[in-house]
Amino acid sequence: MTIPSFVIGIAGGTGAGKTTVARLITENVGESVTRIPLDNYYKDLSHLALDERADVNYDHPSAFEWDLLREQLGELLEGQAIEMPKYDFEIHNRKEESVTVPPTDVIILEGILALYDEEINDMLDLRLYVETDADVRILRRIERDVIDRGRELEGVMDQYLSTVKPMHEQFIEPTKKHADLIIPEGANSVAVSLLEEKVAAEVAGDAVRDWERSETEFDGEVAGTVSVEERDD
Ligand SMILES: Nc1ncnc2c1ncn2[C@@H]1O[C@H](COP(=O)(O)OP(=O)(O)O)[C@@H](O)[C@H]1O
Ligand SMILES: O=c1ccn([C@@H]2O[C@H](COP(=O)(O)O)[C@@H](O)[C@H]2O)c(=O)[nH]1
Repeated sequence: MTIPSFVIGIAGGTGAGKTTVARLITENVGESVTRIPLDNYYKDLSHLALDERADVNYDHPSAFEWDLLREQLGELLEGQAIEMPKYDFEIHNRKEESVTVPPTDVIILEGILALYDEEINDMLDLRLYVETDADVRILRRIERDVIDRGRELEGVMDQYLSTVKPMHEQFIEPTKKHADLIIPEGANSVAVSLLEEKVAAEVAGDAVRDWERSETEFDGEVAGTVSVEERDD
């Protein structure tokens, strides 16, 4: 495998289609890709009772254990395996067991605030923001939370108005400015196939990586690198 891995961050509001995009663009590359859901880095809240945990604001940056995520992403980039925590949405808490994640050619960090932390942003090679209208997102979220996450409709609505919506406006939507690409409507087929090609090229080891972790200048040249036109091959 290539060290360091190629790291893609996928951010966007709840229900925007982040997980779907991550799944679709990695479907054909098997075990060469590791997906890291940011949700797994929600702080351990075992010291709180279940009803107290239900009232936590899970859309505020302070809900996440950023130090652990920075440390583990750094380890993966150095070619080391990590013990990734797992999260249980039904009990609002980290699971007791973790999962061993080996380093792979491509790593995808996906979550509402995947583009929030400056240090994490610096570790990403490609930053994506999935943008979907709020009405579509809340409809998707109601369906998912009630069916998959064992929630009552009233609770989903209360949480949306009290924390999910305001935190989206205050913290999540502004991270769009850190994105290299904005993907409209979640899993749109043009964006998915272009990204699928990029991921496959990274896995095959024949991707042009000149632009990664570099500052792009206004004329389209990439600072300190050779442009695609100047390549010999
Ligand atoms: N472009 C799309 N068109 C229709 N449904 C979509 C699209 N993208 C995602 N979905 C659906 O929306 C729901 C939420 O998508 P998901 O990827 O889980 O969002 P997120 O990870 O951003 O919360 C899922 O049921 C998914 O199948
Ligand atoms: O215990 C929890 C933890 C998180 N949430 C909500 O999950 C979403 C993030 O997941 P997406 O898959 O991106 O929708 C976030 O908006 C939290 O509000 C929760 O309800 N309970």
